[in-house]
Amino acid sequence: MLAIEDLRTPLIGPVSLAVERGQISALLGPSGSGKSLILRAIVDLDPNEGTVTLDVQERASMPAPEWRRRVALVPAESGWWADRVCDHFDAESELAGLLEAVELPEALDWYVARLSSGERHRLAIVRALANRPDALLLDEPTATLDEHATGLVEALIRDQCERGVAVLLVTHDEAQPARLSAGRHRVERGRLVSLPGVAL
Ligand SMILES: Nc1ncnc2c1ncn2[C@@H]1O[C@H](COP(=O)(O)OP(=O)(O)OP(=O)(O)O)[C@@H](O)[C@H]1O
Repeated sequence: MLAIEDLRTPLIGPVSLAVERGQISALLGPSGSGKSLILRAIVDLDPNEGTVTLDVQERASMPAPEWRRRVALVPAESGWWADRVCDHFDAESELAGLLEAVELPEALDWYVARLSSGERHRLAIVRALANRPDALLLDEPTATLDEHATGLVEALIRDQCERGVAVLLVTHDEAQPARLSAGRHRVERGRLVSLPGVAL
């Protein structure tokens, strides 16, 4: 379980929520309400207070790189630092299945500069999954994708869920949580507010 208790920064919180392994939770809410900042605080990219725990292990007990491998964030805009796609992966990574799943089996040989925004985003998700995280934080994972590619990414998210990964995603697509059988939380002014019929 990914458990977040009293997470706060100067701009968000306190935020508390828990995502069981094998479950998906979605953060919805207006632009600028703090959804991305919540994901960034969970992986400790911005100074924050509060307790974040994966299963029984507290974030504070782990070196940051190890925490960010186990709790992987795919931001809305991915960063690429080398010319070719393959330079962003460990040579030993088992990628064939993941690349097939996003219908980009040849992409390792491509130059990053030629990628479309949707290809870039699908490959950023593959990059996070290649490290076999225990929890996956996805910031608008399908915002740049057409209907077909959205279906591919949603299938990949469901597959991760079936493998026992805890998934927390941000979306503006109000129908997406239902397609993913995900729990829903609404963010307003940096805090979670209750949705009708949904307990916080
Ligand atoms: N480093 C920063 N310094 C000051 N304000 C910031 C900083 N980063 C983000 N903000 C502000 O915090 C608020 C929340 O930002 P955040 O990116 O979390 O919104 P969001 O809910 O993800 O929005 P969207 O749906 O548009 O992506 C915004 O008003 C943003 O301008």
